[in-house]
This record gives sequence, structure tokens and C-alpha cells, in this order.
Amino acid sequence: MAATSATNFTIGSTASIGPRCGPFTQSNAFTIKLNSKNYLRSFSGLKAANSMSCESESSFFGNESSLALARTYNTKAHKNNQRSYTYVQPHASYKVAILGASGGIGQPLALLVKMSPLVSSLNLYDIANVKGVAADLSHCNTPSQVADFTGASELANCLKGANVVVIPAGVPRKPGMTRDDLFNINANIVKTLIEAVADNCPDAFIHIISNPVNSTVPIAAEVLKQKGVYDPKKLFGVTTLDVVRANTFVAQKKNLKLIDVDVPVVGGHAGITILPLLSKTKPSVTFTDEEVQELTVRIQNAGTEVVEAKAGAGSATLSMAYAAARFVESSLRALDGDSDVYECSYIQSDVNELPFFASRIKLGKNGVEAVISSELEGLTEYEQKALEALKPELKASIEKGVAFVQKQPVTA
Ligand SMILES: NC(=O)C1=CN([C@@H]2O[C@H](COP(=O)(O)OP(=O)(O)OC[C@H]3O[C@@H](n4cnc5c(N)ncnc54)[C@H](O)[C@@H]3O)[C@@H](O)[C@H]2O)C=CC1
Ligand SMILES: O=C([O-])CC(=O)C(=O)O
Repeated sequence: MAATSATNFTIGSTASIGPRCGPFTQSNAFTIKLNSKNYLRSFSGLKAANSMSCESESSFFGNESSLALARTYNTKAHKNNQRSYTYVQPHASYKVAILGASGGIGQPLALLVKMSPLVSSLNLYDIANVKGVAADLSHCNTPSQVADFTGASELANCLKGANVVVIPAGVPRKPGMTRDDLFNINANIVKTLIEAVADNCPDAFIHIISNPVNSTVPIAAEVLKQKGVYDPKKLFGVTTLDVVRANTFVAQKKNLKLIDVDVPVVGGHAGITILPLLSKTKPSVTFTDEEVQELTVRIQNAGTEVVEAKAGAGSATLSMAYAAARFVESSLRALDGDSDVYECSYIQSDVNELPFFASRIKLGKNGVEAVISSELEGLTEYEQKALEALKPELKASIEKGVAFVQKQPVTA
């Protein structure tokens, strides 16, 4: 394990402000005044908590993520073209561990998490190449300290004290494969990693990205149960990318500002189990039957669209990292006391007969605070039929995950 220090995040007079964020590219020396929440929003990836007033606003993806990101581009500062700034003190106090950190998702995700003002420690674990990733990232002058861990012997140290553990470890699809085709390899990987999470940071929020999510989350639940530390409120299948895609595709189709669109996506994370509730789009939008069919199918097949475009070089990584970073940031904001954090996620559920089901949830300090089950009421006939149609496949994937752990119980 090698720890590398990070400098505090400060905004210098001619410094770059995070990634290029809308109007704040820095061709000239300039400054930005940070004297209101709106101005703080303008920091995109580096929106820092202001010690005076903005702890609960400190997020770079915001509770409505794209909404918050988009406000970034529409601030008063932008409108007034103001260019002076004051120093803001970051409020970093959370430890995030990423398992599978040198992979296609892991690397850009690590970068985005490194940019969070809420993170004080960023622990990167992988079975390969993690030292270089950590050394590289550690040169970014954001608040968190980066440390690398590799091999089973270092996993426990990586996890100790973690508040959020994100798991993108595992193999991705190639063209022609289903997510379920990844089960044999990824089930073992997730099982082993979750055993270590149970032993070392059982109170952490656990974000599972590794596919097939419909089965890997039940696998994780079963492992945690066998270890006696299962808290269903803190285990999440990351389905944020489905929401991100739905928002993007609907905005494109209906010529809406992306920042305004919010589409809940429920069910699971594979093919027809991904169910966008287009009738619940905010703001209210009218779709023709053809548009509903076209958008639903595109959202369900979006992962395959990327797998085919990458032609054997893997699946979605950059958009997934973006989506996962949004979910991490939402979790950290909830942990930090923000009482207004909502995301869709695949969780243990009782909204219907399926034991795991993705729904919109309210996040709080202890994980899932509420499931917004009202969103599943008043569905259109199309959505209701799609919901019934997905149930057998999702049920089978859940049972497959549970059976996998029951056949090979966890190590004590
Ligand atoms: N939930 C979602 O929406 C999405 C899920 N995924 C899934 O995420 C997973 C990762 O995808 P990529 O990053 O593109 O794959 P990748 O192959 O680029 O990276 C995976 C990383 O995991 C590491 N790894 C393998 N076994 C490990 C172990 N036992 N412990 C720690 N690290 C280990 C590898 O060394 C590699 O660095 C895949 O299963 C993919 O299907 C991908 C996109 C979206
Ligand atoms: O399609 C895949 O294999 C990766 C994935 O889950 C997604 O992009 O939604």
C-alpha cells in the first residue's frame, strides 16, 4: 500500500476551475465570486462546501445531477459575466473505496471521485496496475488523499473505515454476449469482494456496478446475510446510467433542455428488465405510442449499443463512470445530512412480489430512507404490460444469484 498526499483544494487567481465547465474555461486570467449557493453550483466537479452556508449543497452532480450540473452553465455569474472570486474551504471528510479501480470504469470514476469536495480519502484497489493509477491521480490538487492497494492481502486495509465502497470489478461484455453471460466470472469476484466488505466495513454504503447487476446484488445480499451484517438499506445496484440515458434520449427526442428532464427508470438492469417510466417524465411530456416504443427500446438496448460500437473493446465506461460518480456524490451528500437526495437504484424491495427491484429512493444518513412507490402507481397500459413482462426474467436472475451463494457458502 502506498499513500500519496494531496494538497488542499484552493482556487487560485488564474487557476483552472476543475474541468472545463461551461462558461468558466480559462483562456484568460480571471476570478469568480463565490458568495451564494448559485455561485457554488458553478463549480461542476469541484463544487466546494462553503463553511458558512453550503454543507448540504456540496455536490458536483447534485441531487438532480444533470439538473445541478446544468445549473452550472446558467449561473448568475455566467449571466453577469462576473470574474472575481473568493476562497472556499472544502468540507472533505468521507472515505471512498473503489474495487476494480484500474479498469475502464474504475479509472474515470476514480478521477471524478477525486474531484469531490466531500472526499478526504480515496482508496483504490485492483488486482492489476493500480499503483500507477493512484500515483497519477494523486497529482490532482483536490482535497482527498489517494492510496493504492493490490492483491487479496491488501484488500482489508483498503476497506477499513470506508463510508462508501464502489465495485466495478469484473469482466465486461463483448458483442453478442448478454450481461448474464458474465455471471460465471463476475459472481465469484463480487462474492469474494463482498466477503471482505462484510469483514472490514460492514456499515458502508455498497454500490454494485459489476454485471449482471440483477444477480450480483442478490449475491452481495446473501453474502452479507451469511456474515450476519446485512443492512438492506445500504446495498445498492447502480442503475444510474439507465436514468442518465433516459434523460438524454428523451431530451434529444423532444428537443428539451437536458437539464430539465427527469425520467425514473425502474425494474432491473438488463434488457427488458430496464423499464423507463416515460409517463412520469418531468416536466410533463406527451409521447406518441411510436415514441414510447422507440425510446423504451433504445434505453433498454443502450448498453448493447455501446458494446457494439466498441466492437470488442468493452462496454460503457465513461458514461458509467459519470453515472457512478453521481451516485457516489448523492450518497455522500446524504451521509453529510442533505435531506433532499433522490436517486433510482436496484435495492431489496417490497413494492411488488420481486425481492429486488429498482425504484426511486430517498437517500439519508442510514441509506435508503424511503422508496417512492407512488411512482409505480398510475402506469400506462404499455408500462403496466412491460412491468408484468419483466418480472419472470428478473425473478430468475435474482434466484440465480441467491442459489450461487447458497451452493458455496461464504468463508467464515
Ligand atoms: N451497472 C452498470 O450500469 C454497468 C456495469 N458495467 C459492468 O462493470 C464491470 C466493469 O466494467 P469495465 O470497467 O469496463 O471492465 P474492465 O475490464 O475495464 O475493468 C475491470 C477491472 O476489474 C479488475 N478486477 C478483476 N477482478 C478483480 C478482483 N477480483 N478484484 C479487484 N479487481 C478486479 C480488473 O483488473 C480491471 O481493472 C463489468 O462487469 C461491466 O459489465 C459496465 C457498464 C455499466
Ligand atoms: O451493457 C453492458 O454490458 C454494460 C452495461 O451494463 C451498460 O452499459 O448498461
